[in-house]
Amino acid sequence: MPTLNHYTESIELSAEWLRKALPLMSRQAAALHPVSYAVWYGYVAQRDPALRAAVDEALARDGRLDEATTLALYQRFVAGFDAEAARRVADGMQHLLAGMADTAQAAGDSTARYGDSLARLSQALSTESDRAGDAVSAVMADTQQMRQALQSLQDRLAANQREIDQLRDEVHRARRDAVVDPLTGLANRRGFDEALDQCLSIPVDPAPDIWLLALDIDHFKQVNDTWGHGFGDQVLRAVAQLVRALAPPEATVARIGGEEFAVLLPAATQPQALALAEQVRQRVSAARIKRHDSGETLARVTLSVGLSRWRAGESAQALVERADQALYASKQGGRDRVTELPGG
Ligand SMILES: Nc1nc2c(ncn2[C@@H]2O[C@H](COP(=O)(O)OP(=O)(O)OP(=O)(O)O)[C@@H](O)[C@H]2O)c(=O)[nH]1
Repeated sequence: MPTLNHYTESIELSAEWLRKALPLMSRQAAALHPVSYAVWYGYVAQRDPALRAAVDEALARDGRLDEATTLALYQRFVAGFDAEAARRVADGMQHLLAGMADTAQAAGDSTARYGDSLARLSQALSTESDRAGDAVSAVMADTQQMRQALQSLQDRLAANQREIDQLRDEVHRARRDAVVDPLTGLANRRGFDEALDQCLSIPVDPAPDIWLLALDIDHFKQVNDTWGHGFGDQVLRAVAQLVRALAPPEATVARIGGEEFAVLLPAATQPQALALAEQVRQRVSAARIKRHDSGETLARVTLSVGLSRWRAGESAQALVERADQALYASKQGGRDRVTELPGG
């Protein structure tokens, strides 16, 4: 996943990418801001074949890249965040600091005990020999200084520990943000990919049936064109809520593209998966979404759904592709329908 420190091109080469990217950028519907430049820079520099393929696909589909698609591509391919590595570093630092704090505490404790014994000794000696008493007092003064130094070390360590705790919280938040779609609160494409990989990699005996539902709002472009992008977003949120409410708690529900959703059922029978797909389709088509601003009612939004069952040994990509094929068949068949290809 590319991150800033992966941009290692020379000034000449990056200037070359700039010359290539600018004309491409200016042909798009998205504004010419750093986000769109990052996407097009990645495209012309051929940094990531998946980014290139996704841009080509979006261009073939929509003709131009709009704001939403550009942002989605940026989030998916450019704004990579190696959260796992960051978490490991934060955890490691915390472990180290906790160890140092313990050591300082222990040293402080033994110094304190040593100081107390000296005080008692000084008391005992002072009655017998002034010289011995003086020597012990000098050692006690040094001990006192050492105690103060250790105390300030402990204070500094405690402050560092608090800072590390804060950093760790930030890393956790960033990690969460990296897998959540901000518009709907559902998992995003990355969160979905992670959940799917995890689901397929955990060996369970006997293996449960894993089902994937691919859902796509029909003629969503018209919704945007007719009612505006803001209302389009409202529709996306409403559909997301409905799907999440109907899916079982163990399902991963994700928004994996503009108006595309996915439901991963980690253990379901064929009738359960089909019933869920049908129920979602019917409830969406029966729903009437009101515009927040005017209270006007939108006539109708429908969903096309494709269904696929994981075949043992099959890759995540193959499973997703079969769900997409089934979804495509639903679109071809007239939309507002559920399709399960023969053989799941
Ligand atoms: N409001 C809004 N629109 C988005 C977002 N992401 C993508 N879109 C729009 O979704 C639309 C998708 O349109 P198409 O892929 O042509 O598909 P469609 O119009 O739904 O047609 P079919 O899928 O064939 O039924 C495009 O107009 C995108 O601009 C988003 O986050 N918010």
